[in-house]
Amino acid sequence: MAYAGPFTIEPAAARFLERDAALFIEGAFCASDGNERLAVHDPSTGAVIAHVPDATAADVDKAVRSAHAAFSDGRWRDLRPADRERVLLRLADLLEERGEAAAQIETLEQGKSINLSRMLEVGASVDWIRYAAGLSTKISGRTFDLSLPGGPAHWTAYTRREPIGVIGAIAPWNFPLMIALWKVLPALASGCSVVLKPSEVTPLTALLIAELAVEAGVPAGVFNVVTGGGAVAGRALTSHPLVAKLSFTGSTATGKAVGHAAIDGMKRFTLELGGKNPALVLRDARLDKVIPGLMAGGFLNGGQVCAAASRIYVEAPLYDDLVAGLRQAIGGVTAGPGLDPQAQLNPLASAQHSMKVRGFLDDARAAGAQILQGASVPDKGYYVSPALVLDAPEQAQLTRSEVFGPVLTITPVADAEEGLRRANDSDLGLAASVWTQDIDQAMTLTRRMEAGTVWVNSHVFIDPNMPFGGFKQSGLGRDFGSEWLNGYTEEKAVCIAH
Ligand SMILES: NC(=O)C1=CN([C@@H]2O[C@H](COP(=O)(O)OP(=O)(O)OC[C@H]3O[C@@H](n4cnc5c(N)ncnc54)[C@H](O)[C@@H]3O)[C@@H](O)[C@H]2O)C=CC1
Ligand SMILES: O=C(O)/C=C/C=C(\O)C(=O)O
Repeated sequence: MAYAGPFTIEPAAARFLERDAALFIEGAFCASDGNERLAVHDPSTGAVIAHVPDATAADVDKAVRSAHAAFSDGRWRDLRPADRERVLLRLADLLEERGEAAAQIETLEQGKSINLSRMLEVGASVDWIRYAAGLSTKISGRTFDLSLPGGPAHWTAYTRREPIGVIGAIAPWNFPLMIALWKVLPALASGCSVVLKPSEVTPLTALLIAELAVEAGVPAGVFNVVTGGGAVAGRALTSHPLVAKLSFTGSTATGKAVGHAAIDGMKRFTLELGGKNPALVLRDARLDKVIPGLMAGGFLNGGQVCAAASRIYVEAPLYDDLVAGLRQAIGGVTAGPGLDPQAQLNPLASAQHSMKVRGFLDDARAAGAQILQGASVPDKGYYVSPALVLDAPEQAQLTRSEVFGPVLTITPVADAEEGLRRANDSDLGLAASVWTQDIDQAMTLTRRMEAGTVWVNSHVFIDPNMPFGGFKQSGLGRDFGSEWLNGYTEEKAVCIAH
């Protein structure tokens, strides 16, 4: 397919879209075993910009076997750690060099602002690759003194951390490039092999990573990509006996299915799932910080962020001013395609998702909520105007479920205690924020918030050096930080009598 939209794109991005996309197995692009193909849409127009294979179970089997053979013969895991590090650093350099084309492809398939694609999908990903590259050379075990009776006088016991094996990585469509890398990087840094299944909505940049990985020196078979849907390709990956660990980001419902499949096969698993993240604003908070902070926290990437602010609880004296400030801010946003760098509000990733978000708003309106919507949006494309929802009934679907769109509910509370109780009244517990100038209040509330990450006076900042993951139904396991590779390695105890 050729890109036929109104923007000028990099020749490398145009060439990427023009060629016939294929699966990536054993270090090369290859055809699918079946004939089904999936269309990839530009969310700003709905136009089809590419097709990818809808992988069959046989395709997935081929990819897993390739990854397993590469793992078994040690072509990657037995490299010196410093050599794995060097390859990953080269991958970072390549992504940086081709960054503009990568950012444009990401914006074209996902809809997000080109500025965000440059800053996060490419810029932050480059930092994430360099961080993970450094971990390759930091893998270490522990030593122990033993007191076993009846043995020799001396024992030496230590642990080694060894790569788990083939990682089945299942990625979502909100940050297709960055979140795919959050799975691929710890796998490669620790010496594992990978089969990555990107979301069927946004499969293109995974194929771009594969291309760059080969150029960087990742050996054939170590990194494979199968494009396709969850029902066939996803299930085939989660049930494959040669896959040792599943790493999944997406909805809580699918995450549970992936977890069940993992337990059935006794695979290791990491699940990074949904959020319904509260922001608790105390009466002493500075509105000049809160308003831009919650605009970013709630509307970054159109709210399609698992850690996005979603429910604002504000102490009553500040309620009117906060509503007025946010209302003015959403009214000033201009909507347009992601490739227009001036457009601050971009389409959501798919027609299906934009209808789902509009459905949440319609239900809440019918249940008596007052909905203040911002800028008008183009007729064509998957746009949803940013919304501030007042008086949302506590049991409404919009109040309790992950919306994953540009929607903030805002509710006055009598005091911090009521705010905390309502903030914690959710099955989900991914992230939260507290807004106050009072350090004592901040410290107390951060301890009592039921969430994997709590920000004070900011929301939605994620860093490679800070562990990330969910409490409650928001997932299992942690990504990032110095212990990131623990999720991709097994700890083996060695005990020597001498
Ligand atoms: N935590 C996060 O970052 C994300 C959360 N979501 C939430 O999930 C909701 C639904 O979005 P979906 O795209 O339908 O999410 P999903 O969780 O179904 O899809 C995520 C990935 O899982 C795959 N998948 C689906 N069913 C599978 C199965 N049975 N076995 C293995 N893989 C499977 C999909 O192909 C995709 O690659 C969104 O409205 C949003 O609330 C969606 C994307 C990212
Ligand atoms: O703020 C960011 O860097 C984006 C984070 C996105 C997620 O963690 C997610 O949606 O999974």
